[in-house]
Parts: sequence; C-alpha cells; structure tokens
Amino acid sequence: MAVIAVENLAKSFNGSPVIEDISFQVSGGEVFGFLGPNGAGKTTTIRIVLGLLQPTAGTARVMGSDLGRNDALRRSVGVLLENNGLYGRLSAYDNLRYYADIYRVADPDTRIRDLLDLVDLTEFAESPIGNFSVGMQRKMGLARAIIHDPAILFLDEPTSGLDPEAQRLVRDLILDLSREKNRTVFLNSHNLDEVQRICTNVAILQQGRIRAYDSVEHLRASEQTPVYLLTLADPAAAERACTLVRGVEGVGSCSVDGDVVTVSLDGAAAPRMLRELVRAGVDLIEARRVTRSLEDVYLDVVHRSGGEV
Ligand SMILES: Nc1ncnc2c1ncn2[C@@H]1O[C@H](COP(=O)(O)OP(=O)(O)OP(=O)(O)O)[C@@H](O)[C@H]1O
Repeated sequence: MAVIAVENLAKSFNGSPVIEDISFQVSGGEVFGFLGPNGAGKTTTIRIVLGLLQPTAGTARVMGSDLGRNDALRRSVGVLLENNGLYGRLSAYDNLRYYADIYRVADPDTRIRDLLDLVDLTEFAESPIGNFSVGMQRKMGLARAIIHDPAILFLDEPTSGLDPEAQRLVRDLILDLSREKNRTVFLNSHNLDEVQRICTNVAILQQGRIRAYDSVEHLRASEQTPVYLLTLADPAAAERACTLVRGVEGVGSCSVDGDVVTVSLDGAAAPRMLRELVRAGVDLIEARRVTRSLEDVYLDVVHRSGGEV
C-alpha cells in the first residue's frame, strides 16, 4: 500500500480552480519531491493531504486514511511548514520539551539532547530561540517536527535560510531518516539541487496540474541524445578530432570550442568514438557524458506548459 495516495484531487476557491486532477503516490521509505513555481498549488495540495483543507473533488489518503479524521494516524506524522511552530521566549530545550510532552515521548531528556546534537545546537540548549538566527530556528523547527520519531514527514522548504553547511546537515538527516530508518519524506522545495540529491521520485506541478511525474533518474535521462564533452591534451588537434569523430557510425554532430569538443551521438556509439580517437593518436584528458540536471528538466517542463518559472 502506498503511504501517501492522492487521486484526482481538485480544489477551487470561489469557483476558480487552483488544482485539477492531481494524482500521485509515495511509497514507504521514499523521499518524494513536490515541485513547482510559486502559486502552482503545492501548499494547497499539502494542506489537503494533511487534512487541513477539504478538496472539491478527489481523495488524499495517508496510510489508507483521511489524515483529518484519524487522530492516531496524526501522531505518526511530522510536519514542518513555513512556520517553525516554536515559542520565541522559550529556550531550545524547553521548546522541544513542550512538544515531547504533548507527544508523550519516552525518555524526553535523552531524546531532546540527541536531537539538539543532531541539529548542532547543543551549546544553545538554554538560550531563548527568539534570539536565534533564521537558519538556527529552521533547524529547531526540524527537530520539533521529528521529536516523536514520525513514520511520515512533510517538509516545506526545510533548508530555506540555511547556510551551505547547515543545508548539508539537513540533507544528510533526511537521507538518514529515509535510508536507515525507512521513514517516508514528502518534500516541497525550490532548491532543485537539493531535490536532485535526495529525492527518488518527483512530481512537477504547474498551474494546478501535474506536468511531470517520474523518478529523478528517468526524468534526467528522458528525451535526451547523449552529449559527450571531450577535453584534448593538444587543443590544436580539436578540428582533426571532430573530423574523425564525424566519420564514426552513430555520431550526430561535433563542434569545437577552444580545447573542448562537444559530440552528440547515440549511446552505443560512444565506445566506437573513443576507440577511433585512441587509434588515431588523439590524446584525451577527459571524456565526460553530460546529463541534464533536474533544474534543466524542471525549466523545460514549466516552460513547455506555458508558465512562469
Ligand atoms: N484560501 C484561498 N483562497 C483563495 N485563493 C487561494 C487560497 N489559498 C491559495 N489560493 C490561491 O491558490 C493558488 C495556489 O496557491 P498555493 O499556495 O497552493 O501555491 P504554491 O505552489 O504553494 O506556491 P508557493 O511556492 O508560492 O508557496 C494561488 O493562486 C493562491 O493565490
């Protein structure tokens, strides 16, 4: 059974559709990326899945249930939305203690100390979090969201406002939750590099509809003629290399820019091309297959469906 199953979801506000016919599934232990430009309908979808908003049509189930009507299930869910859900006047420790008590966490002191250590805030345990930087507060928000060790985690821009080191810490934490603890993570992020690094599957939403829904791997590989960048030891050999390469069966085009030769070809032709260059005595420093980044895919999808990025 899918951990999150959304089917034909639609929502209108005052008769204007905001999302239409949204369907996707998230499996256990997966990190799922929910992407789309501002106003695409991501928050609306999440709010329906969390049971905070009623859909106009369709269903959104978490572990087979409507989250809004299942109190027991809500305890298995951790949520970090835009707001960190923390009290500025309370210390980091007391904020977590407040939530630990609500969720009746066993051995709360150990859990809180472990979490503060995990988000690298141990030395600030007794400081009021109102004095924390935006990034420190975000890390506290994440610690708050996972205090009860939820099986399913909804994270809305978890790394916004974080410096690169803290972003990495949060990324590693999410990957650890998924890979080591089999937790399911639903991630909404505009940070496509981050999504590419940690998500298995993604859906790209644009103007209320899903425009792409696949594994990151498939999306990056699809509709693509492989491109190789060849860096030559002797830049003067570039034109000759291109002439040689064009004669190889399966090579589409070859162009030269300085000492870099760009070749597009069908995948099976790559070994033939490299053998031909070696045979002709062309020394290569590097031969690199270029893959599209998730950002390239995202921009294509959003542009193709006619929207602002
Ligand atoms: N309660 C509401 N009443 C009327 N319109 C709404 C309401 N909530 C959202 N909308 C509209 O629905 C559209 C989608 O908003 P939503 O917040 O879901 O987008 P989003 O993809 O989360 O955007 P962002 O990336 O900026 O957070 C927007 O045009 C927004 O103005």
